[in-house]
Amino acid sequence: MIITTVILNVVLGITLFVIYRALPAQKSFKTWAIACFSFALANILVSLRGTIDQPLLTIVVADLLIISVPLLALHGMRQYRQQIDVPRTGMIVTMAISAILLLSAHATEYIAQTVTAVLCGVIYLFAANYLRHIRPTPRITRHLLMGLFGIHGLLMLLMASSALQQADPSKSLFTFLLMAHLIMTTMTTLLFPVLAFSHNERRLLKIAHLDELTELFNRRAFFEHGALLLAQNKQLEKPSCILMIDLDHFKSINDQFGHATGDACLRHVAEVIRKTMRERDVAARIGGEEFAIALSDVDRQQAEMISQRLVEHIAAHAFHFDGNDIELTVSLGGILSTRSRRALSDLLNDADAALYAAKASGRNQFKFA
Ligand SMILES: Nc1nc2c(ncn2[C@@H]2O[C@H](COP(=O)(O)OP(=O)(O)OP(=O)(O)O)[C@@H](O)[C@H]2O)c(=O)[nH]1
Repeated sequence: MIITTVILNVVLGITLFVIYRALPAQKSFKTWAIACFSFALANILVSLRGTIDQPLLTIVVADLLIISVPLLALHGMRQYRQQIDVPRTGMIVTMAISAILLLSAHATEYIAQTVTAVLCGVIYLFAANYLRHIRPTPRITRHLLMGLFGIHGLLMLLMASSALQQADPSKSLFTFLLMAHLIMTTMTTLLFPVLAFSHNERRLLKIAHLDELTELFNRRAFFEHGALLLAQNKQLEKPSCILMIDLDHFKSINDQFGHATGDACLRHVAEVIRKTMRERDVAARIGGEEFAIALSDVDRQQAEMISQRLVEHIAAHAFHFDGNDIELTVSLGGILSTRSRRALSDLLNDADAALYAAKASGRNQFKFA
């Protein structure tokens, strides 16, 4: 069993390392690869317990390696979630405390085992809870990992209580739990490569549908999702509304404050739009400084109220960036789509004409066709 576990974990570690070489920005795969190698090495050291009399190596170092496995798994998940360099402080402090505990307990093997099992149990349960925050992960993978970490955590706590009663017949229970631990760790690491592919799939979806600067939909996605929303509302006999929003005198903002400030203004307007829309609405940046929103199930009065709120909110709050106060305003054009069968592109043309009228009337206002 131990030989199989060692071989499997070395193979998995190499696989994860290869994935990391292919996706170097994904440091989590390197961390998970190290976790696999740690687990393999820990197993080799544990198997030497009966052969060599080096408790510092076969108990303290081996158990520290075992504790490092869930810690590294957790650290990798944090790197995966945040996509930035994650501080290692928590991991280092936990390892230091574990080392102190194990150094004081290693003279009695079953106490060292209890300490290791309790620490691992707590870390696995913490990791199971942490997984709830990794939202974009495919749900099945996330739930499977949560289940594995949760069960693993409970198993380790059971193992701790079983280790404490080493003298009695529960030894067979301890062996069973040890086997379960080996299987669980290997199953968990088997799931990590799945995350690599789901991450890539997510990245491709993002590139295809989202505007990189604002993270709203891009033009293509707007036509796809907006048309769907119109069709659904038509079927349900609900009205929809198309809005077009354009920043006023944006060229002079770029000229006066620079392109980076211009980009920040676009992100700011996108954020205001995001806060204004409801879950079913579709918002996008469809051109350089042009945004479009498809509002679902609104009548003319509601659409005008939303438009007014948007225009007034942007004008009322000066935008601060890079030490400058930028007085930003937008113009907005809208068109209501009731039961007509007009295509989204037609509606967008009418909203554009209304936007042009708003610009011609002095900007910082909305007009409806
Ligand atoms: N910073 C930044 N500027 C952009 C982006 N896309 C387009 N622009 C700029 O947006 C400006 C649009 O200028 P115009 O079409 O003349 O319109 P305007 O100055 O906003 O004037 P009105 O629309 O008539 O109020 C141009 O200077 C473009 O370079 C972008 O992604 N980032």
